[in-house]
Amino acid sequence: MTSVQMSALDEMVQQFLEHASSGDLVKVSFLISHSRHLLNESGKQGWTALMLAARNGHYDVVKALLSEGCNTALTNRSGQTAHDIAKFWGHKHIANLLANGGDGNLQVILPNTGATGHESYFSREYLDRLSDKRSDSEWLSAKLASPKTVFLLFYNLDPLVMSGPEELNNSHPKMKLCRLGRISVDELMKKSDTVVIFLGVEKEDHTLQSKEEDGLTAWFALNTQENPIDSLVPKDSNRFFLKGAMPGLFLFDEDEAGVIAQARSVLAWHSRYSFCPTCGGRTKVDEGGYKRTCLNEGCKSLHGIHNTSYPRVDPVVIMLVIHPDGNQCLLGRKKIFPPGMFSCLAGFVEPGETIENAVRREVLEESGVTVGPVQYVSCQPWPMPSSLMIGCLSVAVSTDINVDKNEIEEARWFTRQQVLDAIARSNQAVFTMPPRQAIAHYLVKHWIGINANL
Ligand SMILES: NC(=O)C1=CN([C@@H]2O[C@H](COP(=O)(O)OP(=O)(O)OC[C@H]3O[C@@H](n4cnc5c(N)ncnc54)[C@H](OP(=O)(O)O)[C@@H]3O)[C@@H](O)[C@H]2O)C=CC1
Ligand SMILES: [Mg+2]
Ligand SMILES: [Mg+2]
Ligand SMILES: [Mg+2]
Ligand SMILES: [Zn+2]
Repeated sequence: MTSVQMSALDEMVQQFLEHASSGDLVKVSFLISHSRHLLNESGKQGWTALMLAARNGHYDVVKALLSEGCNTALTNRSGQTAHDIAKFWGHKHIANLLANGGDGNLQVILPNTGATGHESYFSREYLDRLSDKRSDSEWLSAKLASPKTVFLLFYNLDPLVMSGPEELNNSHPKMKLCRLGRISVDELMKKSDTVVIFLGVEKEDHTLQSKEEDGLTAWFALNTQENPIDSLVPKDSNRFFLKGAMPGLFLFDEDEAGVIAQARSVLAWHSRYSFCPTCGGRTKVDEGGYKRTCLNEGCKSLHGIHNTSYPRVDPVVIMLVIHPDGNQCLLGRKKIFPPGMFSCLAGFVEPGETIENAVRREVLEESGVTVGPVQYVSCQPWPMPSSLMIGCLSVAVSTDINVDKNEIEEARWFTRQQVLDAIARSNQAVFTMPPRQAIAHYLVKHWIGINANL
């Protein structure tokens, strides 16, 4: 090889390394397609193109170099591999990609969150549901008659509550469910349109069993269609029905929020399914309120598996879509949101659809953005009337926004800094976050908490 040829080669290597360092994917790919030997060439201090791209956070260049089969085990003069360098400079998504052998799957930029143990509002199981007792009519009758039993009252799905006098001047007063005794609801129990459901028993009472009684404090919930406030004894002017679901249902402590989620969802089902959905016939309430059995002997719902007889839960996917650069997320707003609030996109799962496909479909429908990998994070019961919010993180593979105006008013990419400002409610905030009780709030914070250097 002549000295002229040597310098031409050096120059090409130099250019290749510079393009990798500056993240010029087009030029890097072009040079590799002509001179594959460049892949593992190194320059100053033994730095290869892979190391330089990893150093400067150029995810797509790293991915391209890996897909061409470059050597990830090479080290520079300091003994560092590309993986060490990505890690050192905080490019976790690139470090993950290198650690996983660069299988090209964007999913590696999502952390392995699995079951995070996150407890969302509405999700706490304060009561033991004791589902085996639902068919024990003798036990249920004894509990319905017991003076220890707790009754919660709803009027058209609005819970009977009270708030302490100290809460009166508070813009978000803390609410407490009224725990009524049997005497208070005696008259209501006799009315034919009152629905009564068994919720469960207090967990801590398990240790207090005596011979005569099992010692368990049972809880029931009632829903009435006429305002029952005047028939309650004793009279108490501090009690009232908390109107409307939002924001009222966000004002409880976590224990009571969990009880409300269960009670309101089942009572809402009764209020919407008073007749048999299969034949339109009359039904009777069974299994402590967890079943409505059709009274028409010939009805198909009495044979085989018929979910029309049981309380419904509608799965809804809710997703934080992450920009391919890892540093922005997609949030949208519906017209009904308070001014300035943006939240995660969400939508009902359709029949015959996986969670992942529902995420991809809803995001595409509502925002025009195409989504690749999807990862489940956490879920939340949502008793308005009876959904299960399935919270996911997902990664976009396209970024142009084209909003479906029927569903949402606006969708935007927000930077990590803009999200941090919104969380901190700083003066610079360009939007407001959904309330902390909504899983959307958790998903956004979760994203901020992971991969801080993405
Ligand atoms: N916890 C949280 O952080 C959040 C919770 N949510 C909740 O998620 C739920 C779904 O979100 P949303 O964006 O409205 O869903 P979608 O994007 O699926 O849109 C809802 C519309 O789809 C139609 N639809 C399709 N299937 C159903 C179904 N099984 N039940 C009811 N409507 C259906 C309805 O249209 P039509 O009325 O014309 O029939 C409805 O208006 C809502 O209850 C919302 O309150 C949403 C965001 C945040
Ligand atoms: Mg939708
Ligand atoms: Mg939606
Ligand atoms: Mg939908
Ligand atoms: Zn029927």
